[in-house]
Amino acid sequence: MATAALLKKPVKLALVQLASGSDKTRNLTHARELVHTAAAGGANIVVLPECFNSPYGCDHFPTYAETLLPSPPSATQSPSFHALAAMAAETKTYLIGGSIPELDPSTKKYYNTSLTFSPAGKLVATHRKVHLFDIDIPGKIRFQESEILSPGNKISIVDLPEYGKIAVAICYDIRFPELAMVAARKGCFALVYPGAFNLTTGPLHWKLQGQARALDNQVYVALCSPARDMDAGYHAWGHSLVCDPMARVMVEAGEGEEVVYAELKNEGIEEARTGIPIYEQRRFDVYPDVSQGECRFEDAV
Ligand SMILES: NC(=O)CCC(=O)C(=O)O
Repeated sequence: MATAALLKKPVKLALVQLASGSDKTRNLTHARELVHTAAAGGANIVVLPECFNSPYGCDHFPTYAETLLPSPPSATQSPSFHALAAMAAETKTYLIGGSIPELDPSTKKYYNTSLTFSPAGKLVATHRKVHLFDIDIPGKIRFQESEILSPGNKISIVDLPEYGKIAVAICYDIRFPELAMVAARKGCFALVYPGAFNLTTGPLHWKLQGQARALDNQVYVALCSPARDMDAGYHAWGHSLVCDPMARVMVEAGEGEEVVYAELKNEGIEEARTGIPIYEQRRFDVYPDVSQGECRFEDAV
């Protein structure tokens, strides 16, 4: 049986594997240059990496945090918000603005937050990282985002009227298949994760996680990393990639700064879902449908 068109027309996605440093103003200027490059390359949706405006690390979150509420914040409170809105409007693209450290002034809590803007430069979604990156692999890596950050508590599904729905989540969120499953069963054609895996878990799990979420859900999955910088405190894996709904890797960046593109089509979803019709074969009489349970979704902004 043919699948209803989740993706209304082909869309070109660009992942900007950005090299950021410690100078926020420079990071924003440089991001703008590469968002323009991506748009000139034909992209309709452009994605930036996790913490694209700052170095990634618990010590840095408070220094770089911006106030995003009330919306729209002033240019002084959130230069990144205004820079992203302008980049989207200038390039007439949907811009998934990676993530930035956020300070909620009313609660004094910090979040790792992704902002998505429409081609008119209007904020259309805010995702606060739900699953904080707390791991400890002896002799390899210890990272405890929860020492500084608070978790978000919503699944973020964004309606792009010309194309269809996508889900936006951040990095470690990809390790939780339930979030992806709910988003896919709510009709998303793509799951987009700005992320920053590292040199321990990157080679083990980055591509595997992307392919796994694509395979389980028969949707497109995009992961956008910062470029690797061996002089930084955190060494990002790079390898930004897009998987198709058959879990094939369509495109994969290397380690350095790069913009990669993929054309997403509804036929890709149909190919997977008609050939391997798991959407009609699930046995909700045997196990529950997690997408029908109580979930928290982002309120419209
Ligand atoms: N920024 C992150 O959430 C990193 C996640 C990561 O590296 C992982 O292995 O998961």
